[in-house]
Amino acid sequence: MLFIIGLGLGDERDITLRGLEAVKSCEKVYMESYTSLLSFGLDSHGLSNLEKLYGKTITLADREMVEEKAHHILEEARHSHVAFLVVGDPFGATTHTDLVVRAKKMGIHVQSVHNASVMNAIGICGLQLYRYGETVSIPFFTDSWRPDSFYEKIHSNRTMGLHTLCLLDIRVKEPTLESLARLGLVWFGLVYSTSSSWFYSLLMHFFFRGRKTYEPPRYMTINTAIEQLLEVVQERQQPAYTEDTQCVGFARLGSDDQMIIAGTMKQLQMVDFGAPLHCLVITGNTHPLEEEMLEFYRCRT
Ligand SMILES: C[S@@+](CC[C@H](N)C(=O)[O-])C[C@H]1O[C@@H](n2cnc3c(N)ncnc32)[C@H](O)[C@@H]1O
Repeated sequence: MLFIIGLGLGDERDITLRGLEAVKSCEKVYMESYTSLLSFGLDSHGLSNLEKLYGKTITLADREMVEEKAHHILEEARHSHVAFLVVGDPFGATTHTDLVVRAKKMGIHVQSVHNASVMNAIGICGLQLYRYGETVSIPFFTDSWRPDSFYEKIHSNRTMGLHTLCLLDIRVKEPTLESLARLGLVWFGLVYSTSSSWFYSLLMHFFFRGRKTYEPPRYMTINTAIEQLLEVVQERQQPAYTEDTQCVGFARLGSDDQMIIAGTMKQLQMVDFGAPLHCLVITGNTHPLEEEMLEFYRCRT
């Protein structure tokens, strides 16, 4: 049996009673560490807090592990109870649906335990959840890669008067350019080697695999997101939004030190929202009651 269990947004105490019971019944517990993180996940004691409360050893499952070793996790779930913990709600990110589909295709029984998600916690600012359009993801721009497909979605939402939730990029365990280059060289060796050097190339491949190095984790801030959003509208006629468009910035939702500030893009760009995670809402048309609630969070600078 595979239990896919939402942990909520705050800390280890946000698991539901049903979730806790499920974790305690499992022989193996994995926790995904790439689509989100708990506020205390930044601290090296974070995992042990979870382990203490749940009374289980937890194996961190990064993207590489879930993509490359999902079969192994699922094979374990065929014969025993396995928990897969997800920060927020298991279905608050598209990634975990794939694991569920694979499990069901293998005939493994799947049980989901829901919890609070960023998708509903943003309701705290007073913008009505049923007045949102399509959610967008904003990726980090690089010198050569500046994808702006989120713009059309925001445009379409705002044309319909709907709010837009912008989820901000998380980069964890990104291989360094150096290790990518090494890997490329090894593959080049594998493909072009003669039969006599084939075994040598294979050895090299495994040698370098063990020494893959990673960039430090990066979490997009609201400030960077706004900078990129404004860059994308620079050349557009009748842009979907401007620096004077009303937004709401959220940091560490669900934690004791969560921050929620409403203001124009220009105003929010000047705010220091502190530690991750951050997300941003671009408002559509607002109802007077929504405006009344936003007043409690208004930026005073
Ligand atoms: C793919 S979503 C993960 C959703 C998660 N499974 C859930 O249900 O909440 C990750 C993005 O949501 C936003 N996010 C997640 N948790 C957040 C929090 N506590 N406060 C602010 N933004 C958050 C960030 O922009 C982050 O990059």
